[in-house]
Amino acid sequence: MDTLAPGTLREFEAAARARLDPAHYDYFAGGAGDEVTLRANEAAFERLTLLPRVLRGGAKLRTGVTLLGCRAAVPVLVAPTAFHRLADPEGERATARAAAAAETIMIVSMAATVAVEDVAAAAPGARLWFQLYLQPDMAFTERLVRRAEAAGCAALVVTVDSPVLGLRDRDRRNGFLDLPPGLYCENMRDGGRVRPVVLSPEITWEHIGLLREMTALPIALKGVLHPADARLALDHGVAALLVSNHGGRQLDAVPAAVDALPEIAAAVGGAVPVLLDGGVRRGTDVLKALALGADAVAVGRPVVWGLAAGGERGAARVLGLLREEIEHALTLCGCTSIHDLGPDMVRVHGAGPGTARVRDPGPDGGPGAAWRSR
Ligand SMILES: Cc1cc2nc3c(=O)[nH]c(=O)nc-3n(C[C@H](O)[C@H](O)[C@H](O)COP(=O)(O)O)c2cc1C
Ligand SMILES: CC(C)CC(=O)C(=O)O
Repeated sequence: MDTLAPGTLREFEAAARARLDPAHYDYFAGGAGDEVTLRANEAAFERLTLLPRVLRGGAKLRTGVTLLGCRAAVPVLVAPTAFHRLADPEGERATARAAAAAETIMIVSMAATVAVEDVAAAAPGARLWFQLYLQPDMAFTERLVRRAEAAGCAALVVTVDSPVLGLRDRDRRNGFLDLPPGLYCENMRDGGRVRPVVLSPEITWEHIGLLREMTALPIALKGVLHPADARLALDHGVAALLVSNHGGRQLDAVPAAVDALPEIAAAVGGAVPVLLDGGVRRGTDVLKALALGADAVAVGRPVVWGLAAGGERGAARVLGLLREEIEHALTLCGCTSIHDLGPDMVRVHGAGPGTARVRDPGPDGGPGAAWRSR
């Protein structure tokens, strides 16, 4: 990164795009089907407005949050994303160091290209959670859980929105079906071979029960959109929920994550922490999600863009930018703490003329060029 380094998350995407193999860029950027949900995640934040309070004083800001016993200095976690070595040779090691520098939690993907033990070793002091696709072979799932525990992961995040893979048209067109030679899902090594990641429609609530018996780690469910499932999760002893549509990569046509949030938060009623991911690109988006009931958010693609644009420093800068933007927006909202935010401070505003942001499909993609307002 140089003096013209990206100064916004969107500029990071443009910088990453210029560096990445186009098929890999598409894998990271793309969504399922017609990408309606992918676009909706960001558009929904734009339709929400913040109603600031004034004259409330207070200069010292409090942005920290404790989730499942882990302290994060900012209410922004690193969402689990696969294949970081496609973006940077250090891969998930670099991401973990960036998360540690930002004093936040990284959710390590089961489909990481660096083994969870090596991720932990590369970033002493990092706060790691481990994301799991429950494998139908529960004996193998248990071996994975033991590895995550031994590596120091403090929670398991079970992704439940993927009984099969979403229809990823970009990947199909690009013929991107597998990792290039030399890169592997290192957490899937087992007895001298690398197992494929199995996404199984046969997983049920019973498996969540089995997992709870298997481990003392708190279990979060990622990808819950229906309030009835939020209530079932509580019945099954789940310790946190992550409202997510997988960044628009699984079932297209589901609601934007932030639009699904209020109903889930109401169903949970404060019983467990509620997190959200999908479309968070600005500090103001974080404030909107917190005001609507999230305890914290997670970011997926922006961290990958940081990694691709500038390795560990790039990923750290993305997290640092979000922190600066959160602090700035909190101050402008008349808040000294993220806990001062509430639903009274958010309004839904129709996306009328002059407010919509459109993606520039042009090939130049220089920083700042990829997004423009009209
Ligand atoms: C390239 C990529 C890979 C992903 N891999 C995983 C994964 O391995 N496990 C998982 O639970 N979610 C995965 N996700 C979903 C993210 O955890 C998260 O839900 C999503 O990226 C949030 O949306 P955002 O990218 O707009 O922040 C992936 C997302 C992307 C973009
Ligand atoms: C290996 C994949 C299943 C990772 C993933 O969740 C994704 O690409 O969205």
